[in-house]
Amino acid sequence: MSGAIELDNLTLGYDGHPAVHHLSGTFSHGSMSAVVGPNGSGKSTLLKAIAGVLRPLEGRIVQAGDRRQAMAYLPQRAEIDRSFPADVTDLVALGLWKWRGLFGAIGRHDIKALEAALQAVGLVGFERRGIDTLSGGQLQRALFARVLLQDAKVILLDEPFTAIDEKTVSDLVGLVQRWHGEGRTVIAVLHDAELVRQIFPQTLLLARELIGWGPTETVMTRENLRRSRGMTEAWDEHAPWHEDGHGHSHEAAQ
Ligand SMILES: Nc1ncnc2c1ncn2[C@@H]1O[C@H](COP(=O)(O)OP(=O)(O)OP(=O)(O)O)[C@@H](O)[C@H]1O
Repeated sequence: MSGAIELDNLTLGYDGHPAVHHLSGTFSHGSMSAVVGPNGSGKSTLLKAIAGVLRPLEGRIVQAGDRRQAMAYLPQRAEIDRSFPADVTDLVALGLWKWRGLFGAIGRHDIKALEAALQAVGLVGFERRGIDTLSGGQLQRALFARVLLQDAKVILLDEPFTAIDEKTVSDLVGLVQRWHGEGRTVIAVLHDAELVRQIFPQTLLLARELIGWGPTETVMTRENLRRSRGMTEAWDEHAPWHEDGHGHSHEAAQ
């Protein structure tokens, strides 16, 4: 199935130094999984590898079908260059490039899809706003509209709900649930343990290696969370992560 992703003894890292060790397991087609763990435990590294922007040091990632067509990747917002002179329409229309090419003509059908995407994220009226003028929540809505346009079988989201207001979180959670309902495979890095328990049926708990992977209630146990903290603290003393999910900055304003 093209939406399934298998990790086969995967070791990931930078400049030859491993950051995440020996991951094996499968995200099944149509599953919706949270990737959780303390700061520095390797969550973003894993997502980058699945997205194909980081090459494994060892092992492999197996996905049937054409990966490029099949995947949408939303990096952490901090990685988006907001100084780039683009407006909301430019940013969202990038979701079409896999289908149209970077400078391909955008047809009437595409414009309709773009309008529908802006509508779905509540950004009608923001088409010509420069991305440097958007609040954090508005930017995240625009990035979700871009993912919508990509129409991908696999959707990778890196901390999609961190530091955005509650209304935006609830709207965007609705979109993620819609994608899940459409049979897409969703994998999201999250810091809010409560949200994970409420929304995500599957969880992968990382601490530089796999601590648990399976149904959320069997993985997010007190014992596993305690183990995961202990393991990353052994690597990095500055790795707080609390069961309430507020170890990471989680502001509620804009
Ligand atoms: N570009 C890079 N070059 C070198 N090391 C890196 C790079 N990116 C991440 N690392 C290291 O890899 C390890 C895992 O980092 P990663 O960003 O994947 O963790 P994370 O679980 O996503 O953390 P957080 O919750 O803080 O976002 C960390 O020790 C980090 O310092």
